[in-house]
Amino acid sequence: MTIPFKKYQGTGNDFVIIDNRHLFFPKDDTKLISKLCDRKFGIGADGLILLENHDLVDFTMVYYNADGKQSSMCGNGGRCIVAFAKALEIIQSSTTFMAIDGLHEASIANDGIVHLKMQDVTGIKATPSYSFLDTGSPHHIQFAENLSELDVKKEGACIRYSDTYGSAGSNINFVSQKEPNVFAVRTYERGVEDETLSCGTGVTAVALAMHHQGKTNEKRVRLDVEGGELEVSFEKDGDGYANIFLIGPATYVFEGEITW
Ligand SMILES: N[C@@H](CCC[C@H](N)C(=O)O)C(=O)O
Repeated sequence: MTIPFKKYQGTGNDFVIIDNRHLFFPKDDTKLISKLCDRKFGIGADGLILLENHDLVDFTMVYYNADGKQSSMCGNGGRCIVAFAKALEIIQSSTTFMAIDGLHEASIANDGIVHLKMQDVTGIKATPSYSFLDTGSPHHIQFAENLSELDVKKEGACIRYSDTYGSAGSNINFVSQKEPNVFAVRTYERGVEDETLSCGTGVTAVALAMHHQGKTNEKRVRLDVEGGELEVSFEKDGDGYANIFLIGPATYVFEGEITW
Protein backbone atom coordinates (compact mmCIF):
# COMPACT_ATOMS: atom_id res chain seq x y z
CA MET A 1 0.00 0.00 0.00
CA THR A 2 1.26 3.50 -0.84
CA ILE A 3 0.36 6.30 1.55
CA PRO A 4 0.92 9.88 0.32
CA PHE A 5 1.34 12.33 3.21
CA LYS A 6 2.29 15.91 4.01
CA LYS A 7 4.09 17.02 7.11
CA TYR A 8 3.01 20.27 8.84
CA GLN A 9 4.04 21.94 12.08
CA GLY A 10 2.44 24.54 14.31
CA THR A 11 4.98 26.17 16.67
CA GLY A 12 6.96 22.94 16.57
CA ASN A 13 4.06 20.55 17.30
CA ASP A 14 4.40 18.38 14.17
CA PHE A 15 1.94 16.21 12.30
CA VAL A 16 1.70 13.76 9.43
CA ILE A 17 -1.47 14.76 7.55
CA ILE A 18 -3.21 12.45 5.08
CA ASP A 19 -6.01 13.18 2.63
CA ASN A 20 -8.42 10.34 3.44
CA ARG A 21 -11.42 11.60 1.46
CA HIS A 22 -11.44 8.23 -0.38
CA LEU A 23 -11.27 6.34 2.96
CA PHE A 24 -8.24 4.24 1.94
CA PHE A 25 -6.34 4.63 5.21
CA PRO A 26 -6.46 1.70 7.71
CA LYS A 27 -7.77 3.75 10.64
CA ASP A 28 -7.69 0.93 13.20
CA ASP A 29 -4.04 0.04 12.55
CA THR A 30 -2.53 1.48 15.74
CA LYS A 31 0.88 -0.06 15.00
CA LEU A 32 1.04 1.54 11.54
CA ILE A 33 0.07 4.98 12.89
CA SER A 34 2.61 4.83 15.73
CA LYS A 35 5.29 3.67 13.28
CA LEU A 36 4.55 6.53 10.86
CA CYS A 37 4.95 8.93 13.82
CA ASP A 38 8.14 7.24 15.09
CA ARG A 39 11.15 9.58 14.79
CA LYS A 40 13.60 6.74 14.13
CA PHE A 41 11.59 4.08 12.28
CA GLY A 42 9.07 6.34 10.51
CA ILE A 43 8.40 9.87 9.27
CA GLY A 44 8.41 11.33 12.77
CA ALA A 45 5.60 13.39 14.31
CA ASP A 46 3.72 14.14 17.53
CA GLY A 47 0.52 12.98 15.86
CA LEU A 48 -1.22 11.89 12.66
CA ILE A 49 -4.28 13.59 11.22
CA LEU A 50 -6.74 12.39 8.60
CA LEU A 51 -8.82 14.81 6.51
CA GLU A 52 -12.15 13.20 5.55
CA ASN A 53 -15.34 14.36 3.85
CA HIS A 54 -18.27 15.70 5.86
CA ASP A 55 -21.82 16.02 4.51
CA LEU A 56 -22.56 19.49 5.89
CA VAL A 57 -19.26 21.31 6.50
CA ASP A 58 -15.93 21.55 4.66
CA PHE A 59 -14.22 18.46 6.13
CA THR A 60 -13.73 16.23 9.18
CA MET A 61 -10.50 16.12 11.21
CA VAL A 62 -9.57 12.75 12.76
CA TYR A 63 -6.66 13.01 15.21
CA TYR A 64 -4.29 10.30 16.51
CA ASN A 65 -1.51 10.78 19.07
CA ALA A 66 1.98 9.43 18.30
CA ASP A 67 1.08 6.27 20.26
CA GLY A 68 -1.29 5.41 17.39
CA LYS A 69 -4.50 5.90 19.36
CA GLN A 70 -7.28 8.27 18.38
CA SER A 71 -7.57 11.04 20.93
CA SER A 72 -9.32 14.24 21.88
CA MET A 73 -8.96 17.67 20.19
CA CYS A 74 -5.58 18.91 19.00
CA GLY A 75 -5.43 22.71 18.70
CA ASN A 76 -2.15 22.92 16.80
CA GLY A 77 -3.29 20.06 14.58
CA GLY A 78 -6.53 21.97 13.97
CA ARG A 79 -4.55 24.94 12.70
CA CYS A 80 -2.37 22.68 10.53
CA ILE A 81 -5.30 20.87 8.91
CA VAL A 82 -6.76 24.25 7.95
CA ALA A 83 -3.49 25.05 6.10
CA PHE A 84 -3.57 21.54 4.54
CA ALA A 85 -7.20 22.02 3.38
CA LYS A 86 -6.24 25.37 1.84
CA ALA A 87 -3.29 23.78 -0.01
CA LEU A 88 -5.69 21.12 -1.38
CA GLU A 89 -8.09 23.94 -2.43
CA ILE A 90 -10.88 22.39 -0.34
CA ILE A 91 -11.23 25.80 1.33
CA GLN A 92 -10.03 29.32 0.65
CA SER A 93 -9.52 31.70 3.56
CA SER A 94 -12.23 30.57 5.96
CA THR A 95 -13.79 27.28 6.95
CA THR A 96 -16.03 25.34 9.28
CA PHE A 97 -14.94 21.79 9.99
CA MET A 98 -15.90 18.92 12.30
CA ALA A 99 -13.55 17.52 14.94
CA ILE A 100 -14.06 15.09 17.82
CA ASP A 101 -15.26 17.90 20.13
CA GLY A 102 -17.66 19.45 17.61
CA LEU A 103 -17.64 22.14 14.93
CA HIS A 104 -14.76 24.61 14.63
CA GLU A 105 -14.65 27.81 12.61
CA ALA A 106 -11.28 29.02 11.38
CA SER A 107 -9.65 31.51 9.05
CA ILE A 108 -6.21 31.53 7.46
CA ALA A 109 -4.36 34.65 6.34
CA ASN A 110 -1.85 34.88 3.49
CA ASP A 111 1.03 34.81 6.00
CA GLY A 112 -0.17 31.39 7.27
CA ILE A 113 -1.53 32.64 10.60
CA VAL A 114 -4.62 30.65 11.54
CA HIS A 115 -7.38 31.83 13.89
CA LEU A 116 -9.07 28.67 15.20
CA LYS A 117 -12.25 28.97 17.25
CA MET A 118 -12.30 26.58 20.19
CA GLN A 119 -15.30 25.23 22.08
CA ASP A 120 -16.68 27.26 24.99
CA VAL A 121 -15.17 26.24 28.32
CA THR A 122 -17.03 25.68 31.59
CA GLY A 123 -16.22 23.74 34.75
CA ILE A 124 -12.75 25.08 35.55
CA LYS A 125 -11.35 23.43 38.66
CA ALA A 126 -9.07 25.72 40.66
CA THR A 127 -7.06 24.51 43.67
CA PRO A 128 -4.27 26.36 45.54
CA SER A 129 -1.60 24.38 43.63
CA TYR A 130 -3.11 23.70 40.19
CA SER A 131 -6.02 24.27 37.81
CA PHE A 132 -7.72 21.67 35.63
CA LEU A 133 -9.92 22.32 32.61
CA ASP A 134 -10.96 20.79 29.31
CA THR A 135 -10.37 22.82 26.16
CA GLY A 136 -11.18 19.88 23.88
CA SER A 137 -8.44 17.91 25.64
CA PRO A 138 -7.86 17.68 29.41
CA HIS A 139 -5.21 19.98 30.90
CA HIS A 140 -3.57 20.25 34.31
CA ILE A 141 -1.86 23.63 34.85
CA GLN A 142 0.61 24.58 37.55
CA PHE A 143 3.25 27.22 38.10
CA ALA A 144 6.89 26.12 38.00
CA GLU A 145 9.94 27.88 39.36
CA ASN A 146 12.97 27.65 37.04
CA LEU A 147 10.74 26.62 34.13
CA SER A 148 13.68 26.47 31.73
CA GLU A 149 15.51 23.97 33.97
CA LEU A 150 12.50 21.72 34.65
CA ASP A 151 12.59 18.05 33.64
CA VAL A 152 9.15 18.25 32.00
CA LYS A 153 9.13 14.61 30.88
CA LYS A 154 9.83 13.32 34.39
CA GLU A 155 7.66 15.76 36.35
CA GLY A 156 4.86 15.66 33.78
CA ALA A 157 4.71 11.85 33.73
CA CYS A 158 4.55 11.82 37.54
CA ILE A 159 1.36 13.95 37.53
CA ARG A 160 -0.13 12.37 34.37
CA TYR A 161 0.03 8.87 35.89
CA SER A 162 -1.00 9.98 39.41
CA ASP A 163 -4.25 8.87 41.06
CA THR A 164 -5.67 12.36 40.40
CA TYR A 165 -6.11 11.53 36.70
CA GLY A 166 -6.61 7.76 36.75
CA SER A 167 -6.36 5.69 33.60
CA ALA A 168 -7.52 8.51 31.28
CA GLY A 169 -4.57 10.67 32.33
CA SER A 170 -4.17 14.35 31.45
CA ASN A 171 -1.84 16.67 29.60
CA ILE A 172 0.38 18.57 32.05
CA ASN A 173 1.34 22.25 31.58
CA PHE A 174 4.02 24.08 33.57
CA VAL A 175 3.80 27.87 33.55
CA SER A 176 5.71 30.99 34.51
CA GLN A 177 4.51 34.58 34.12
CA LYS A 178 6.76 36.92 32.09
CA GLU A 179 4.54 40.02 31.80
CA PRO A 180 0.93 40.88 32.77
CA ASN A 181 -0.35 39.21 29.59
CA VAL A 182 2.58 36.94 28.65
CA PHE A 183 3.21 33.45 29.99
CA ALA A 184 5.88 30.87 29.22
CA VAL A 185 4.50 27.32 28.94
CA ARG A 186 6.05 23.87 28.67
CA THR A 187 3.76 20.88 28.15
CA TYR A 188 3.92 17.13 28.71
CA GLU A 189 1.47 15.52 26.29
CA ARG A 190 -0.36 12.30 27.02
CA GLY A 191 -0.27 9.97 24.01
CA VAL A 192 3.15 11.34 23.07
CA GLU A 193 4.34 10.63 26.62
CA ASP A 194 6.96 13.34 26.37
CA GLU A 195 7.34 17.09 26.25
CA THR A 196 6.25 18.58 22.92
CA LEU A 197 7.45 21.96 21.65
CA SER A 198 3.91 23.33 21.83
CA CYS A 199 0.35 22.26 22.65
CA GLY A 200 -2.56 24.32 21.30
CA THR A 201 -5.30 23.11 23.63
CA GLY A 202 -2.67 23.41 26.40
CA VAL A 203 -1.90 27.10 25.84
CA THR A 204 -5.63 27.77 25.47
CA ALA A 205 -6.14 26.16 28.88
CA VAL A 206 -3.25 28.15 30.37
CA ALA A 207 -4.62 31.48 29.09
CA LEU A 208 -8.07 30.78 30.55
CA ALA A 209 -6.70 29.43 33.84
CA MET A 210 -4.46 32.48 34.28
CA HIS A 211 -7.43 34.81 33.71
CA HIS A 212 -9.62 32.69 36.01
CA GLN A 213 -6.95 32.86 38.75
CA GLY A 214 -6.66 36.65 38.38
CA LYS A 215 -3.05 36.46 37.18
CA THR A 216 -4.03 38.56 34.15
CA ASN A 217 -6.92 40.90 33.38
CA GLU A 218 -6.21 40.84 29.64
CA LYS A 219 -8.52 38.98 27.27
CA ARG A 220 -5.80 38.42 24.69
CA VAL A 221 -2.80 36.59 26.11
CA ARG A 222 0.55 35.65 24.54
CA LEU A 223 1.96 32.22 25.28
CA ASP A 224 5.66 31.62 24.71
CA VAL A 225 6.25 27.93 24.02
CA GLU A 226 9.45 26.09 23.19
CA GLY A 227 8.55 26.17 19.46
CA GLY A 228 7.48 29.82 19.15
CA GLU A 229 4.64 32.16 20.13
CA LEU A 230 0.88 31.69 20.21
CA GLU A 231 -1.97 33.97 21.22
CA VAL A 232 -5.32 33.15 22.78
CA SER A 233 -8.24 35.59 22.85
CA PHE A 234 -11.47 35.00 24.74
CA GLU A 235 -14.50 36.52 26.47
CA LYS A 236 -15.70 35.81 30.00
CA ASP A 237 -19.10 34.10 29.99
CA GLY A 238 -20.56 33.59 33.48
CA ASP A 239 -18.28 31.12 35.25
CA GLY A 240 -16.70 30.06 31.97
CA TYR A 241 -15.33 31.45 28.71
CA ALA A 242 -16.69 31.86 25.16
CA ASN A 243 -15.48 33.13 21.77
CA ILE A 244 -12.11 31.52 22.40
CA PHE A 245 -9.58 31.75 19.56
CA LEU A 246 -6.20 30.01 19.29
CA ILE A 247 -4.05 32.15 17.00
CA GLY A 248 -0.74 31.18 15.43
CA PRO A 249 1.20 29.85 12.45
CA ALA A 250 0.69 26.57 10.60
CA THR A 251 3.57 25.65 8.31
CA TYR A 252 4.11 23.08 5.54
CA VAL A 253 7.35 21.14 6.11
CA PHE A 254 7.64 18.44 3.41
CA GLU A 255 5.70 15.69 1.69
CA GLY A 256 6.29 12.17 0.50
CA GLU A 257 4.91 8.68 0.03
CA ILE A 258 5.37 5.69 2.24
CA THR A 259 5.09 2.30 0.57
CA TRP A 260 3.86 -0.20 3.11
N1 LIG B 1 -0.95 18.73 20.69
C1 LIG B 1 -2.33 18.89 20.86
C2 LIG B 1 -3.03 18.05 21.89
C3 LIG B 1 -3.20 16.63 21.38
C4 LIG B 1 -4.06 15.75 22.25
C5 LIG B 1 -3.38 15.36 23.52
N2 LIG B 1 -2.09 14.77 23.36
C6 LIG B 1 -4.32 14.39 24.27
O1 LIG B 1 -4.36 13.20 23.95
O2 LIG B 1 -5.05 14.86 25.16
C7 LIG B 1 -2.76 20.32 20.82
O3 LIG B 1 -2.10 21.11 20.12
O4 LIG B 1 -3.81 20.66 21.37
